[in-house]
Amino acid sequence: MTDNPSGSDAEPNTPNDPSRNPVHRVDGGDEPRHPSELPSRTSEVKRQWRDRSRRSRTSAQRLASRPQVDARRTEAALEELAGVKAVCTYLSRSPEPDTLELARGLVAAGTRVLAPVLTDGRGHGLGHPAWAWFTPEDVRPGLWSIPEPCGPLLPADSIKQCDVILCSALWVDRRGYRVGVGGGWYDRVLEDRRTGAPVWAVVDDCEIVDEVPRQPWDLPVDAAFTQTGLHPLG
Ligand SMILES: Nc1nc2c(c(=O)[nH]1)N(C=O)[C@@H](CNc1ccc(C(=O)N[C@@H](CCC(=O)O)C(=O)O)cc1)CN2
Ligand SMILES: Nc1ncnc2c1ncn2[C@@H]1O[C@H](COP(=O)(O)OP(=O)(O)OP(=O)(O)O)[C@@H](O)[C@H]1O
Repeated sequence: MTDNPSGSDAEPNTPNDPSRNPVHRVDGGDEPRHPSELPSRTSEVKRQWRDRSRRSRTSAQRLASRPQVDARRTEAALEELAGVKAVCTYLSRSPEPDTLELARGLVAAGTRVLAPVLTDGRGHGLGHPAWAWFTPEDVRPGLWSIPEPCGPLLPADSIKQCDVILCSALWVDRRGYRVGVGGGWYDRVLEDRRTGAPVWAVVDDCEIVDEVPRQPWDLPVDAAFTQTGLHPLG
């Protein structure tokens, strides 16, 4: 684990490293209360964290170790989730931490897997969060090359059927706040989860940091799931 977004196995620190610069240690206190308001300084800082993630995740070193890191995480997650009836997970695209092998393993072990659906099946974006049950043989490319299940479309609140929720994240901090790709997809769907259903952000060890910028709508996750297993947060 590391307290900065460059990480020991990522890039060296630079003066622009968001975690090193006090101006980036903001908690959203001056944030707009409505999404339609002008982009704030915190939004700009989140954008810098996203850029840094892209650079780090596509570095030669990270890409080279990706298969081993993913295999370790998948094995640990299958062990941790043994016996769970239903799990939500995003279906990964490179260079995200892999969840496709995990989803296949879960289904093989008898766990139901609910995954995000972003299109109507003809390439048009839905414009609102939706889900479908995952079966390994029935997956299509959706928006932005994100794989999605082809099964019947289910509403956003179907997340209620899941006992554990695995969400995507670029960074997650010790309080559980995450920086995601920026659509607010998880901030919206997590509101509907069953009370007490744990939410785990799937990241690599070096993506757990001390503090990321937080905005009023951000919902914290309960843990990070990495190649070294489950790390409770908050
Ligand atoms: N694999 C995967 N599935 C996921 C997510 C994710 O982060 N990863 N999501 C996490 O919330 C939700 C979908 N939200 C997303 C929002 C934006 C982009 C995205 O890549 N946007 C483009 C630019 C889009 C544009 O041109 O307008 C990009 O970032 O390059 C991806 C997913 C649910 N499914
Ligand atoms: N509950 C919500 N309902 C509607 N819009 C929301 C909600 N939560 C967040 N948003 C909007 O989504 C946008 C992106 O939010 P944010 O930057 O927190 O994304 P993210 O959490 O990093 O991304 P994601 O959840 O897609 O991985 C913001 O403009 C925000 O206004």
